[in-house]
Amino acid sequence: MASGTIVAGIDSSTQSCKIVRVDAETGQILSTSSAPHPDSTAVHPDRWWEAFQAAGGAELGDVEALSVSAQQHGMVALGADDAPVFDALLWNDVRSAPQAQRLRDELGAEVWAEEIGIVPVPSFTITKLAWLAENHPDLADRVRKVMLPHDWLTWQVLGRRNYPTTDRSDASGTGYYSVTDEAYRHDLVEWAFGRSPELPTVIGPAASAGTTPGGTLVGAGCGDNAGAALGLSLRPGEVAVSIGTSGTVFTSTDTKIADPSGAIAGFADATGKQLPLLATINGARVLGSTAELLGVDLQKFDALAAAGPADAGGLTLVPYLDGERTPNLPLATGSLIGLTRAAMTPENMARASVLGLLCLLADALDKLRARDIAADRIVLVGGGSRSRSLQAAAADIFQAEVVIPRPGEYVALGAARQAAWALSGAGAPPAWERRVERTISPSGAADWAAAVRGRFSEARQRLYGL
Ligand SMILES: Nc1ncnc2c1ncn2[C@@H]1O[C@H](COP(=O)(O)OP(=O)(O)O)[C@@H](O)[C@H]1O
Ligand SMILES: O=C(CO)[C@@H](O)[C@H](O)COP(=O)(O)O
Repeated sequence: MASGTIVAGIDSSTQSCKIVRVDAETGQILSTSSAPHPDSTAVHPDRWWEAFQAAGGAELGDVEALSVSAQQHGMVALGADDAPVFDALLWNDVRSAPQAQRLRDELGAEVWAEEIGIVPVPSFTITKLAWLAENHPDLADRVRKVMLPHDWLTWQVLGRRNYPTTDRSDASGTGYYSVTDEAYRHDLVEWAFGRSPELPTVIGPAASAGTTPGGTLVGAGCGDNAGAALGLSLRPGEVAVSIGTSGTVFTSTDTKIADPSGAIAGFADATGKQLPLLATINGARVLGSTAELLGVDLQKFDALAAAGPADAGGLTLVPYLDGERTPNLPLATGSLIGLTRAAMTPENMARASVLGLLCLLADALDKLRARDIAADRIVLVGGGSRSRSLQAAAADIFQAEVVIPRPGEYVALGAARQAAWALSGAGAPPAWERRVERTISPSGAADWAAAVRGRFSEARQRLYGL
């Protein structure tokens, strides 16, 4: 790669669009910009394009290649005029819960896990198509193309001059792409949706989707979690825990995992390998909404969470605030348990929020470990991972060494790495060094952490029998 070559990576995530410009040779981030997305679980895709422009998407003239990564699963359903027939239903929109249950029951969880790699939950695109067909058959009749957020934005960046494309990482989260066969299951689309819309062509991890009208090479793009794995150069024995709007726990493996319980999604990654992943609907916003409740900003919230007793004075927050996916309880609500007059302090409340979120993620991590996946080191990323009190408690709650990479947009960085790979024509992505801020080991004397996890499991079982 010629020295001075610049590539860009885009992360069109749930809450915002982020763009990084990166030195293609070293992986050094040269600039980061962002613009917010609307706070809704159903969004018109034009809002993503506007945020991309507001984040400086039109000012990438010095960039030789770019790739788009985005929130997974969102249903972008376009009519004959290529306009959406309905707002894009996002991964955290749970209105398709009845359809998810029906699709799961009719085909059987074992068949889903073995043949497709995932078992339907409301996040997945196929359940959203089933919802549209059942609730708005007139609109479903108008659908000609179905794609995902990263496919749509990639197509938009290309000036819509090509047939839309996607990649295997994002296709593997639709429910109508078989990770086993590496091919679409058009029969499942027809079955769930009752119609056969066009689907984007799946291109290889290092392939080019085309060039922008200005001549910039555009990579295949990927789902955001696959983008983070690429941006972090995730190694064997490492598990990433991302705390964005969603919480995700994932790793990179050579062989696929079929989990009929549906907890572990057998996604593909953005390099040709597998990306077993567990996702929670509740992530960083658990902290943000508690801060709002307490009337403090995130810095003050963090100080409060660090100031009280390690076990939050006995308070347990089960943070299913927006429903939950892991465990699969789309209509659940959160619970605060253990209230006493003495325990009702802002410090305990803030700490319970941090611990509740960590316990939710630790439960997910345990499910990966139960499949013999080594999780000796946890790499913590996403906006919520900037919380110092969360960082400090994570190693004890996860019972693993926790690596805090230098602050950065790792999904966007992964997309940039993919763009550099596509530009280079090499057999593997460029070797970019991961920059680490600090590493935290379990304290070894954290009885409080075991007690907190025990209390959390007890509360979950008492509330939901799980
Ligand atoms: N220091 C912090 N403490 C707690 N939460 C934080 C902190 N910094 C950012 N966040 C939260 O992180 C979230 C954004 O993270 P991000 O990874 O960009 O999400 P997404 O990718 O889903 O859009 C917001 O909810 C924001 O409030
Ligand atoms: O649904 C999933 C993964 O299966 C989520 O991880 C989405 O991909 C959204 O990610 P963020 O915007 O929260 O990073």
